[in-house]
Order: sequence, then C-alpha cells, then structure tokens
Amino acid sequence: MSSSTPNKVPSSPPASPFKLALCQTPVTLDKEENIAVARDYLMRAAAAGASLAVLPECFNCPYDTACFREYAEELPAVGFKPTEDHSSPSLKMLRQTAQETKMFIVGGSVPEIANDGNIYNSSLSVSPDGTVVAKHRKAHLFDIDVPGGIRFKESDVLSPGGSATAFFAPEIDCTVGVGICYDVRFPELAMLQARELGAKVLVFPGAFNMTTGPAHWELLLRGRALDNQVFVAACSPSRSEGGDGYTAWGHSMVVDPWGTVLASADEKPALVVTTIDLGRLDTVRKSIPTSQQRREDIYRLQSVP
Ligand SMILES: O=C(O)CCC(=O)C(=O)O
Repeated sequence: MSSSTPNKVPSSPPASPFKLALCQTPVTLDKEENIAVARDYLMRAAAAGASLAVLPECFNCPYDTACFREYAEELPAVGFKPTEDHSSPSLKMLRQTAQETKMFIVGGSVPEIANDGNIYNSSLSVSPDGTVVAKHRKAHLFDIDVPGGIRFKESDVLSPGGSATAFFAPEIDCTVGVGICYDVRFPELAMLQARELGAKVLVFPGAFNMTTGPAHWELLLRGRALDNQVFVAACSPSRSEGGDGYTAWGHSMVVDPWGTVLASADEKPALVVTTIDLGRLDTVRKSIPTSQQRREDIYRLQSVP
C-alpha cells in the first residue's frame, strides 16, 4: 500500500478548537437534486460555524452497483486549481460552496469514471479556496455475503484505489485522514493515516446497512478512535425505506480519542455539528501513552511504497 503525503507538515502546539459538521443527507434517484440538497446542508453547516464539513458516501447517487456507471463523473487529481474548468457537477458544487463558506469540505464520495473506463468510489476534499486537496479512491471494496442478512459485491462494477489519504488543513491546524465506508474495517489503513500521515481526525463517508450497521458501525468507529487515539467522524446518508434498494443505517457519528461518542444522529436527515478540541488528543495520548509503548521488536507497521 502506498501513502499519499499531506500537503504540509502540521505545526504544534495544537490550534484552537473548531467545529466539524456531518451532513446526513437524503439521497434519491435524482442526481441534480442530491447535489442541491448536499449544498443546502453544507450551507447550514457553515451557518452553524463549521470549519470542516463532511458529506456521505455516494451523496449524489443511490448506493447501488446498478447505478454507479450511469451516475459516474470524471474527476480531477489532487492539486486541481479553482481557476481550472471541469465537467464534474459534483466538484463544481463542492468548490463553489467551499469558496463561499470558507470551509474545508470532505465531499463524501461519488462514482468516478477514469480515463481507462474503470469506475471508482472516490472522495474529493476541497479547501476554502476551492483547490482539490485530497482524492481518495475507496481501497477496500465492499464484497460480503452474510447469510440471512446482506449480500453486496462492489467489485462487480468498481475498481479499488491504492493508497492511504490525508490532507493538512492550515486554517484549523489539523491533518485530516479520509477513508470510505468499508475501509474503516481495516485498522492498518487507519494506522497508516494516523502514524505515518499524521492524521488527527479520521473521516469516513460511509453507508452501512440494516445488518452490519447495528452490529458494527459504532464499534468500528470507536475502535479506530481508540487504536489511534484520534477523532473519528463518519457521515452516512439518511435512511430511505420502502424501495427495493439499499437501506442505509444512518447514525452519522463523531468519536473522540478516548472513544467517547461526542455527537450522533439517528436514521433521519440531520446535520450533526460538534466541537473538535485537538488538545484532547494530547491529553489522552499522555494519559495512556500507547504510541511510546509499542513493541516494534515484535510487530511493525509497514507501508508499501
Ligand atoms: O462494512 C460494512 O458493513 C458496510 C460497508 C459498506 O456499506 C460500504 O463499504 O459501502
């Protein structure tokens, strides 16, 4: 596994607390409407004082392998400048909203069609000036078969990404890691983000379901927070029931480095806003100094270049 380098090394001591918002939006078959609703929630996040706002996995598209190719957009690479034109309607909305609100936005994810025809589940993060500061392609595809529960095979349609992702947000003096949904089940990825890329907040746009949601969602988020003594913020679409499609669990959630749930939603559309005090991270790391107690003579985390 290779790691992408954040755009700047964070300074210390930690900056002032900032507000983080999770936009638990409803997602329908109507792509234009999904994008408009996402913008509306982002504007509300800004009005609530957020400096960092997050959209759900597949915020512009039903979470359905049958939809991914039809809804897919071409997306630019990291570093794409606000002055450059682009065809992606989702990116246009993200960068316009970031510029207007001066927030960092982790743009959930959208299906991406690459030059070679492959489709990825991709997340763009945009800085307040509208630059693309991170692009994460979901690294672990959601291929599962739980008897009596759920069967899903993203790899029927999607290709996997190949790196761990994080970006530095100077305005909040914080490195933010980005993973997508099933990625949260792989502690090694989060460890790379926290230890090698310096992420202090791990963000996961995600859409768990009615089988694995109640069983594992909170447990995994709190687990990743404790493993790495970082904040974890996961943003789901709201639940839409009644169709034949995928039913999202919802429950967007922010967890602190102690494993405490700071804020969460139920299954309905919601804006979750909470304060992130990075000083908490230092307090927890001093109290329980696992990062200095590792036995690298027994085990070692190694990223693959
Ligand atoms: O890991 C899970 O249980 C759910 C994952 C998922 O829904 C996804 O990767 O989109």
